[in-house]
Amino acid sequence: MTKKIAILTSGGDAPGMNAVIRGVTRYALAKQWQVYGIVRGYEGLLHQEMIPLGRRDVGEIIHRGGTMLRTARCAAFYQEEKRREAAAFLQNQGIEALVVIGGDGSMRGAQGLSAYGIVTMVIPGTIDNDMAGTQYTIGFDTAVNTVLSSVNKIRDTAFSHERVAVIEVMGRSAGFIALEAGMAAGAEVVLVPEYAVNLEDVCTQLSRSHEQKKMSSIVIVAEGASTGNEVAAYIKAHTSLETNLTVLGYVQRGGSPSAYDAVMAGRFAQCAVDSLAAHKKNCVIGLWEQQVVATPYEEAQAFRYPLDHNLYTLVHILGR
Ligand SMILES: Nc1ncnc2c1ncn2[C@@H]1O[C@H](COP(=O)(O)OP(=O)(O)O)[C@@H](O)[C@H]1O
Ligand SMILES: O=P(O)(O)OC[C@H]1O[C@](O)(COP(=O)(O)O)[C@@H](O)[C@@H]1O
Ligand SMILES: [Mg+2]
Repeated sequence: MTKKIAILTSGGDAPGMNAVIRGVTRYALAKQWQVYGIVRGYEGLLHQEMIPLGRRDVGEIIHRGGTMLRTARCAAFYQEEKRREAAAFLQNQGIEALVVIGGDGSMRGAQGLSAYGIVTMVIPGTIDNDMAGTQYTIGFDTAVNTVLSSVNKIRDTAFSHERVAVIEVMGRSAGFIALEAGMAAGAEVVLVPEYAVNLEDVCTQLSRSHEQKKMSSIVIVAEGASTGNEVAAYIKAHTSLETNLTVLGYVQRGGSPSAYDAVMAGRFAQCAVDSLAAHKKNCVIGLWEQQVVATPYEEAQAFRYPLDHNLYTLVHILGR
């Protein structure tokens, strides 16, 4: 029997989402399945916005940032009644499985939908790298490299003018982007939501380094730890160091996926479709100890990849 599946993207867009859409579509078509795209995430699902996807429909997108299917944050989907309606729509359309590309919130949405008998598979797509069941989410590598190249540019000015550059990066509840980019950029200070922020200590470290002839410094702040504004204002008020602020914002979410993201997109897509073919259901696809695996949502909760404490310590030792 032909399988009929649908794909949607949900939550914040991430580079590589298009490569996943292409991967799922073409790998499923190769199995003679029918593939549909749902536009605008769960919002579009509730509005029954569905389009057929053929091989050519997903051409020329592998290198494009954003998502051709558009994405949304959908408040209504938190309501049980709405998820029931969405499930009924998919069942009426003969959709046998829904592949959701998104972050941790989108996974909770998929889990909610599966309670109404819809088979779901989640492929991690978020720049934050903050999902249970995987050590990697599509978009993270690209975002880190975007932050790195921006910090390197800001460093030129910080060095030339002998300033402290405070740079706010994304990460509402996770410091992976801040830590990885901070390490790669040789930042002096990295502030993340996972560890307590002590601005007094930050000022002591920056002043001491300045006394030891370090004339410029980079401070990376994950938005979930504090705001760049607050950190820059505190440093200005409590040291004699000239300090300025850059909030990187949405540049971090855009752009072509890195080679790593585009390759992982294909591998995650393959695992999602193969898992459905093997009659698995309600799993998050993930990278765990170098293997691409499908883990049931409940089980995945026990596999939450923590921020690397050693890296957090190391970045501060090397930044002195
Ligand atoms: N607990 C939940 N129950 C149902 N739907 C949810 C839940 N959490 C999130 N969602 C749905 O997933 C969408 C995306 O979640 P969000 O956290 O914004 O992004 P991400 O998936 O990238 O983490 C939300 O707007 C909502 O529609
Ligand atoms: O401005 P927006 O689109 O509401 O979202 C900002 C948030 O989206 C992200 O880029 C990605 O978060 P999600 O994975 O939860 O979508 C966060 O780092 C950031 O806090
Ligand atoms: Mg999220």
